Amino acid sequence: MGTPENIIVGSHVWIEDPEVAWIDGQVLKINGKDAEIETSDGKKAVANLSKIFPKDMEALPDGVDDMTKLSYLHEPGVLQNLKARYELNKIYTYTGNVLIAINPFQKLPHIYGAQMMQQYKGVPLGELSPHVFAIAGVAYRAMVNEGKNNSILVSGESGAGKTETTKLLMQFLAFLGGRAVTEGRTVEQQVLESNPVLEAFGNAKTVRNNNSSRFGKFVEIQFDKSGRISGAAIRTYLLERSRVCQVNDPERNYHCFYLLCAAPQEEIEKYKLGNPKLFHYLNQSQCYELADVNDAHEYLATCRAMGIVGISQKDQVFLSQARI
Ligand SMILES: Nc1ncnc2c1ncn2[C@@H]1O[C@H](COP(=O)(O)OP(=O)(O)OP(=O)(O)O)[C@@H](O)[C@H]1O
Repeated sequence: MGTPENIIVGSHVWIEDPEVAWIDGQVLKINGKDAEIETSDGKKAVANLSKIFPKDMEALPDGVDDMTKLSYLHEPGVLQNLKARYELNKIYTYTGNVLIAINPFQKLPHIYGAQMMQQYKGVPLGELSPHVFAIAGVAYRAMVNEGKNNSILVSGESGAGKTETTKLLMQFLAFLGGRAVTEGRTVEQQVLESNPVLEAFGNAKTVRNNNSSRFGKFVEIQFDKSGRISGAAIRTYLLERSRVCQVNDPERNYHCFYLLCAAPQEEIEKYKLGNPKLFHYLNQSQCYELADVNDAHEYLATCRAMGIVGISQKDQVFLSQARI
C-alpha cells in the first residue's frame, strides 16, 4: 500500500479525481501532510499524503494477467491494470485464484466457442489467459479428484454480469460433464435450458440492466463418481414480488407477461390477450419493448425450454393462465 513515507518530491503518484476516479501525476512540493501535485492532464492539485498512492512507473502497458504480480496492490493500481486490459478486450484478470470479470457490454463469441472450451479442458489455472472456463475447470477437477462438493461464488453489483457468467460456468460444466441421456434429452441440456425459463419468470428490465434477475439463485449440478452430470437442482431466493403489480417508468414487469402478449394469434385469442398497453400491470410504465429482443421469438423459445426441463404441456397452459 502507498504510505506517506515513500512519497517524496518528484514521485509519480495517483490521486483521486472526481471525473476519472484516479489520475496520475508528479509531486511538486510537500507541505507538512499535504502534497502539491501536477496531474497528467496539466492541472495542479493538493492532496493529503494519506490519500496519495505511488504509481508503478515500470507497469506493463498491457497490464498483468494476475494482480498479485502488481508492484503496488492498491485501488488505483488495480483499476489501472483492469482498464489497460479492458482496452485490449481482455475482460478477465486473476487475483490469485479469484477471477475478476469486467462486463464487455458486447458479444465476444470468439472467447466462448467450442474451440475455447476444448482449449481450457483439463488445463491448470494460470496456464492459459484468465477465463471463466478455467475457474469452472479447476472446481470440476478438484471435485472429481477429491470426491468432494465444490462451489463457485459469482458476485457483483446489478448489471455486472453475474447471470451471464453463471450461464458460461454452467455451459462449461455441462461440456466437461459429458452426455447422460435420459428420455431423449441430455441432463446437461436440461440444466442449460433452465436459464431461459428462470429468466422469463424472474428477470425484468430495470434502470441498470435490461435483463436483471430479480431473485437470487443457488444452482446445484450433480455429478456421478466418474464426473458425468447426473442431475441438477436450482433453489431461488427472494423474488421481488412487488414488481408484478407495481412497475416504475422506464422499467418493465417480468419478461413472461410481454412474451405472453407476443404469443401466436390462436393463443392470444384463447387467453384473451393483446397489446401490453391494455393491461394495468404493464402500462404503468411506458416501456414495452427491449432493444434486440423479439418477444414473439422469446415466447416460443421459453415454451420449448419449459418442455425440455420437463414442464408438461398441461402445466404450461396452467402457467399461462396463472400469469393472466
Ligand atoms: N461476458 C459477457 N459477454 C457479453 N455481454 C455480457 C457479459 N456479461 C454481461 N454482459 C451484458 O451485460 C448485461 C447484464 O449482465 P447480467 O444480466 O449478467 O448482470 P447481473 O450481474 O446478473 O445483473 P442483475 O444483478 O441485475 O441480475 C447482459 O444482459 C449482457 O448484455
